Amino acid sequence: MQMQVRRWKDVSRDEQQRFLKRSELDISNIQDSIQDILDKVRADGDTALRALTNKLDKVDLSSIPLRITDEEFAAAADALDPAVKEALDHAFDNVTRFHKGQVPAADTMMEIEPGIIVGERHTPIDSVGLYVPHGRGSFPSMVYMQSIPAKLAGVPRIVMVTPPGPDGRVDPAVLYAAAATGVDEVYRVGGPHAIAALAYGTETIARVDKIQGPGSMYVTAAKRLLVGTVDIGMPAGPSESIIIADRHADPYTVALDLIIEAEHGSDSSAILISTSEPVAEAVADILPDLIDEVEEPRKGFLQDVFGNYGGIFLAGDLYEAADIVNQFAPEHLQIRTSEPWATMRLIRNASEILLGSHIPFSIANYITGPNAILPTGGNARTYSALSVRDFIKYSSVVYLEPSGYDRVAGKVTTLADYEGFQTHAKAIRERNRSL
Ligand SMILES: NC(=O)c1ccc[n+]([C@@H]2O[C@H](COP(=O)([O-])OP(=O)(O)OC[C@H]3O[C@@H](n4cnc5c(N)ncnc54)[C@H](O)[C@@H]3O)[C@@H](O)[C@H]2O)c1
Ligand SMILES: N[C@H](CO)Cc1c[nH]c[nH+]1
Ligand SMILES: [Zn+2]
Repeated sequence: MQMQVRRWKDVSRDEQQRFLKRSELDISNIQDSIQDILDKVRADGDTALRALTNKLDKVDLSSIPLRITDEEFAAAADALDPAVKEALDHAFDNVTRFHKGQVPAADTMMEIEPGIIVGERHTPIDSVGLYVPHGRGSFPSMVYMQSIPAKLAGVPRIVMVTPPGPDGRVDPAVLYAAAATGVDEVYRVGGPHAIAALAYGTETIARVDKIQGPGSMYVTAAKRLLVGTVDIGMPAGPSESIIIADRHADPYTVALDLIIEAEHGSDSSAILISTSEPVAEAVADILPDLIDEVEEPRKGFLQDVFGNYGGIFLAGDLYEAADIVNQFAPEHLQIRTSEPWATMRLIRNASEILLGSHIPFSIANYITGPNAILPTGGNARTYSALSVRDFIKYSSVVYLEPSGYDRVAGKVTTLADYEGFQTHAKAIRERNRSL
């Protein structure tokens, strides 16, 4: 396949919009079929989960329990390659240490004026459902990226759902990660039907208060349709990446990194923005051979991405490059310029910013500590990487001494009278009479 290098400013407005929207465009086309799936699970519970798993995952669960048993957890730990266990344990360690820094200190309280004590009390969400994808990849990393912050937040009930493999089993590394990091319940069901089960509850799966986790466009569409029924958490859809490269960047490693996130699926996007024509052209020359070396089905995904939501663009300078990034608000951003820390100051919208030439997206995906579950589809404009904060909520707390009451009571009757709220004012006037 031939790669084209184009100046971003020469790309038509319509085409720019297509790149900026990426696979968000596809999600809107599947809403009706996903609503149908949600309705079936709501009406028929476990029976619908089994039928839909049969239809969409081609797995017969008629004689297999939906919940993973203790024996399966034990067998998974025994079966797992020690090198994989060691790599996972290394990742758990960094991810735990990074996320410990996000655990709020003791509740904050202050005397905002004499006799008035105010503050915030934080409490964990009672129950959360973690979605761990399994379709175009197996994702033990997506277990610990969710379970570690949930556990650190103190969530009492952590539920996980994930699609079963063809024999009905769940990937052993996924089960090892779940057991090691404190997941309480694991169910072998995935896709939009699993999201519906977490939202509505079934005979086997009790509903949860909040759903987290990344997923395909089917999972993303299901979550969106359930707004109002359950908290759907941070929007983490199909993976996407941008690399900014100047004339100092090494084209070979830029090309290697550019295809990393594209191998997740045809709905991913991968974009290079370079201020150097020679670097951009060299990457364009290298890419076709690199793509050719990849095995199917991922080769097909890469070809689709670079024919669809991926590309190589030239920017006049780093300001224009940063402007394109800020409009796109990518999930992953890598900065390959001579002064990456300075270039970073131009960036406002990116879920994750990787600096320099030694941090391919894959390293941050697994092991450095910060969370790899990240807002996609332009949501980096307002959302942040998954964190302990996503599993906590805050209650405001107020305590008044009599002296504090006396300081503000009159002001409040004035404001309540002005707004026309009679009982608001009466509670104070009557209290004053009886005190
Ligand atoms: N944003 C992030 O932080 C992040 C992190 C990791 C992965 N991801 C993304 O998550 C996604 C994972 O996707 P995946 O496919 O591997 O796993 P998935 O589990 O999200 O989706 C596969 C499931 O979808 C269901 N499904 C398949 N075809 C369907 C159809 N036609 N209608 C309804 N349901 C259907 C099936 O149940 C299947 O098990 C990728 O796009 C990846 O890029 C994002
Ligand atoms: N790139 C994904 C987030 O978009 C995370 C991941 C896990 N495994 C491989 N990649
Ligand atoms: Zn990845």
